[in-house]
Amino acid sequence: MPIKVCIAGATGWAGSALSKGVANHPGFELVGAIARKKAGDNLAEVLDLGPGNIPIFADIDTALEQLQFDVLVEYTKPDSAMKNVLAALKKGINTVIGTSGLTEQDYKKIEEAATTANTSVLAVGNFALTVVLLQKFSEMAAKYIPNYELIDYAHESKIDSPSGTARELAHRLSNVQESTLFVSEADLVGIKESRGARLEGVQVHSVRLPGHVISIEAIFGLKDEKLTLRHDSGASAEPYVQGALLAIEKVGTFKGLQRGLDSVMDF
Ligand SMILES: NC(=O)C1=CN([C@@H]2O[C@H](COP(=O)(O)OP(=O)(O)OC[C@H]3O[C@@H](n4cnc5c(N)ncnc54)[C@H](O)[C@@H]3O)[C@@H](O)[C@H]2O)C=CC1
Ligand SMILES: O=C(O)C1=N[C@H](C(=O)O)C[C@H](O)C1
Repeated sequence: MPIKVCIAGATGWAGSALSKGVANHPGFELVGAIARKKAGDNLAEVLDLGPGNIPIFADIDTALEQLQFDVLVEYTKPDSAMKNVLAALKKGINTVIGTSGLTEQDYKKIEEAATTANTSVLAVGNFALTVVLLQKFSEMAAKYIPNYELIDYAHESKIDSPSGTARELAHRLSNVQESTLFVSEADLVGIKESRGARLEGVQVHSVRLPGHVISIEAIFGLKDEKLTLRHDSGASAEPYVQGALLAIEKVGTFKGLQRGLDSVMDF
């Protein structure tokens, strides 16, 4: 039996690349989508996915009323993501979250909802394999070097800051050890914002500029030596497709909330 998938944000930049991946996957059936502007249309026609009808709904409530599916993929915006995810979990539907901008508090709520409904959520700040590797290398480095900061770069129109990639990395590294603050905020002379934000005990800086796609740097320093781990995405959404397909396949294999694609990979 194929896994029936509904994608929220299916007509967006990331969602449309994933829709093609799901539609071409032998183990999945793309049965519906949620997207406000194209609501009422057929996603198969909108994205040229071949014959068949893949209804697009305006909102999660209508999709849940009119459609049977096993997995919701959330790929919209932080403000709509929580509503979509909580509604799906309440109905017992496993959920993959790609949307960035969700806070630690949001994840606490999501975890509670998933546990209560005995469902599963796989939240992935960045589905690209090379980012998963950067996370792993950074965790190795943070074990030995507590002196580190994160820099997240993105295009000028990215609304969420820090990026989902930076948030997930900060969360993971803080579980290894928090980053050293050599001069405390109280002792700092000048403009405290210039030192970036403290996120779960990790110093994070976000740059938003034209000409930039998405990059993340984890920079580590010791006396007279430094280490930079940097990942750069290209311009297309292709790097996120394979990882998201793996997440859809694996989300039903556990209960509760798991964060990071590596949690369902073999390392
Ligand atoms: N985890 C990962 O690897 C990746 C995460 N992202 C994140 O995914 C999210 C989407 O990114 P993009 O595709 O670039 O955005 P986009 O703006 O191109 O697409 C967003 C889609 O969501 C829909 N949408 C927005 N609000 C909605 C609502 N209230 N109800 C129904 N549909 C709604 C829009 O119509 C659109 O189809 C962002 O948070 C982005 O940071 C993007 C790429 C990879
Ligand atoms: O907004 C984007 O484009 C992306 N957002 C995600 C993030 O916030 O990290 C992941 C990916 O890098 C693309």
